[in-house]
Amino acid sequence: MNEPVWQPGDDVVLGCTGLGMVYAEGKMRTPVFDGLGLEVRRGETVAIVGASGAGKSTLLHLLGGLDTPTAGDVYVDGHWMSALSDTARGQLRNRALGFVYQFHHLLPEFTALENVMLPVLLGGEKVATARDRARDLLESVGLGHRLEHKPGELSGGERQRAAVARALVNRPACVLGDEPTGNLDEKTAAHVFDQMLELNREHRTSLVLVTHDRRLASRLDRVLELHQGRLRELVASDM
Ligand SMILES: Nc1ncnc2c1ncn2[C@@H]1O[C@H](COP(=O)(O)OP(=O)(O)OP(=O)(O)O)[C@@H](O)[C@H]1O
Repeated sequence: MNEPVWQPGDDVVLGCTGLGMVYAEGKMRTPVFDGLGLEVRRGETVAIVGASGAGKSTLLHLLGGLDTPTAGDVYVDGHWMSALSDTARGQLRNRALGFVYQFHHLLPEFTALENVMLPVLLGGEKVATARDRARDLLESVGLGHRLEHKPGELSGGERQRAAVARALVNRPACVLGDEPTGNLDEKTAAHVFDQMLELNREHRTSLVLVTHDRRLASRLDRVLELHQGRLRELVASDM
C-alpha cells in the first residue's frame, strides 16, 4: 500500500486524501469522483452541497467508514481507515463518529432513553454511565419528559432530536449528518438544526453535513460544493 501523501495536522479530526469511488455492478461502472481531499478541524462545521447525484451521500458514507473507497484513504481521529481491521474500524466509528440521517433509524422496540444508551453500552461502559449520559443529552435536546417513550410515540421532530442525542452520546470527534432535518417541516427543521449546532459548539464536536438547503449550509463555518467529481469551497457571494 502506498503511504498517503497528505499528513493531517494535530487538530484535524476527519479527512481524506486522493479519495475516489467507482461503483461496479457486473459490467456497469459508475465513477462518482476521484482525487478528493478534505480536512475537518476540531470543532469546525462543514456543509457539503451539490446537485442530486453529485456524490454527496457517497462521500459521507466513505468518510464514515460505511463503505470502502476505490482509491485514496480516510483519516478519522488519528487513524487511517485502510490500516484497520473491520472490527477496529467498527470500534473507531462507534467511538469517534456520530451519525444522523434524514430518517431517525431509532430502534422501534426501545425507549428514547434506551436508544440513546445503546452506543455507550456498545462502547463497553457501565449501564449506570450510559443511563446518566443518555438522560443528560435527552434533557439538553428538550426530551427530558419523553425518556420512556418509544419512537412510535414521539413526533417527527422529537425523533430527530433523539437521533441527535444518540449521535453525540459517545462524545464523538465529528458528527456526520445526511439531510438530518430534510424530513421535517421548516419550523421544526430550524429548531432541530439550532439544537444540533448548539450542542456541537458546546461539546466542540466537528460537523460534516450534507444538505440541499443553502440557507442552513450558510450557517456553518465552511460550505463545499461537490460538482463534477470535485470539491469547491463556496464563498458568501456564491450562496
Ligand atoms: N450502490 C450504487 N451502485 C451504483 N451506483 C450508485 C450506487 N449508489 C449511488 N450510485 C450512483 O452514484 C452517484 C452519486 O450518488 P449519491 O447518492 O452519492 O448522490 P447524492 O449527491 O447524495 O444525491 P442526492 O442529493 O440525490 O441524494 C449517483 O449517480 C448514483 O446513481
